[in-house]
Amino acid sequence: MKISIIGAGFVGATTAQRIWEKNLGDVFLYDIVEDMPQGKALDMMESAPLLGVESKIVGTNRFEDCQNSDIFIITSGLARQPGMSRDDLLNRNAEIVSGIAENIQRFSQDSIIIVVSNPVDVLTYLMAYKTKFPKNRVMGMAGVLDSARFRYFIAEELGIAPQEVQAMVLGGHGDEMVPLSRFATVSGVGIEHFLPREKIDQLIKRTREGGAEIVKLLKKGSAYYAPSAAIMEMVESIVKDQKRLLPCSAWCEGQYGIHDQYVGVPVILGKNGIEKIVELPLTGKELGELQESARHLAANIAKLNLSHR
Ligand SMILES: NC(=O)C1=CN([C@@H]2O[C@H](COP(=O)(O)OP(=O)(O)OC[C@H]3O[C@@H](n4cnc5c(N)ncnc54)[C@H](O)[C@@H]3O)[C@@H](O)[C@H]2O)C=CC1
Ligand SMILES: O=C([O-])CC(=O)C(=O)O
Repeated sequence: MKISIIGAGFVGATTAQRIWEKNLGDVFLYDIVEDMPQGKALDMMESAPLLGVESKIVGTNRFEDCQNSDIFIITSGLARQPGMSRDDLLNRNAEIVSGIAENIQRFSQDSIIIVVSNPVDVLTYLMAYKTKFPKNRVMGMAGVLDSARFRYFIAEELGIAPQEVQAMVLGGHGDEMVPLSRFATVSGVGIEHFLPREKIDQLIKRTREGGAEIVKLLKKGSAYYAPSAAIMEMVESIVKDQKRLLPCSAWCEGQYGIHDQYVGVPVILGKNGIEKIVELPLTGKELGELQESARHLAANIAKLNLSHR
C-alpha cells in the first residue's frame, strides 16, 4: 500500500505517524514548505529501530513522488484560529484543494481520496468535481471524529471506559451536525437509561462545539490528535477491507432525501472506498436536522461558482 498525505502540518504529520506506526503501508508526506516534510519523515524513521516499524515514510516537496498512491489524504491548507468558523477557510482552502485535485487527476487515476481540509464537506465536493473520480473513491473525514468526541463526552460523564460507548454523528462538519443520541449506547444499552435528557442535550451541544473548544484552548490552530486517529480508522478499514460502518462525508443520490451532495452519513468502508450508504430509520426531527445541515452545505457549495456537472 502506498499512502500519500498532502500537507505535513499538525494533522498531516500526526496522521503520518499513526499510519506508519501501525504498518498500514508506506507513507509519503508531501508539503510545499521546503525540507520540512523530509525533516519530519527522517525524525520518524529514526524511531523505526525503537518501534520495530517495517514500512517506510518519505518526506517530499515533489508531487510526482506521490504518483499512483492507493490512498491520498488531503490535510493541506489553513486551520482556523479563535473566533473563526470553518466556513471562513473556504476561499483559501478551495484554491489549495483545486491545485491538488489537478495533480491527483493527472497522475493517480485509481486512487481513493480522503479529504480532511476544512470546510471538509464542501472541499470534498470540490475534490470530486475536479478529479471526476467515481464518487465512491472520494470522501471526507469528519463523522468519525465528531462521533469519537460524542462518545468520549458520554464516557467521561458516566466515568466508564470510552470504548464501551458507541454513538454516531451525521450531517455536515459544522454547528449543524446531527449527534444521534437515540442510537448512542453503553455496550448496547441506550444512554437514556444512564443520563437525564438535559445532560444528554448538554453533551450534544458540547459535541457540536467540540472543534471550537480545542481551538479556544490551543489559541493557535485546531485539533490534530483525535482528527488523526479518526483518519487512521478510515484508512485501516480501507486497507484491510474491514467493511466497518463509519460516518463519512459521502455522495448522496437521494439517500435521506439528499441529492447530489456530500454530507456525513453512515457508510460501509472497504477496499473500494464507500461500498454502501446505510439508511437509518430516522425520526422526522432527526431527518429534518440532517436535511437542514445539507442545505447549509449546499449554500456554501454554491459560493464555489462551479458549473453544474
Ligand atoms: N475534517 C476534520 O475533521 C478536520 C479538519 N482539519 C483541517 O485540516 C487542515 C489542516 O490542519 P492543520 O494540519 O492543523 O494545519 P497546519 O497549518 O498545521 O498544516 C497545513 C499544512 O498545509 C500545507 N500546505 C499549504 N498549501 C499546500 C499545498 N498547496 N500543498 C501541500 N501542502 C500545503 C502548509 O504548508 C502546512 O504545512 C485545516 O484546514 C483544518 O481545518 C483539522 C482537524 C479536523
Ligand atoms: O475545529 C476545527 O477547525 C478543526 C476541526 O474540524 C475539528 O477539530 O473538528
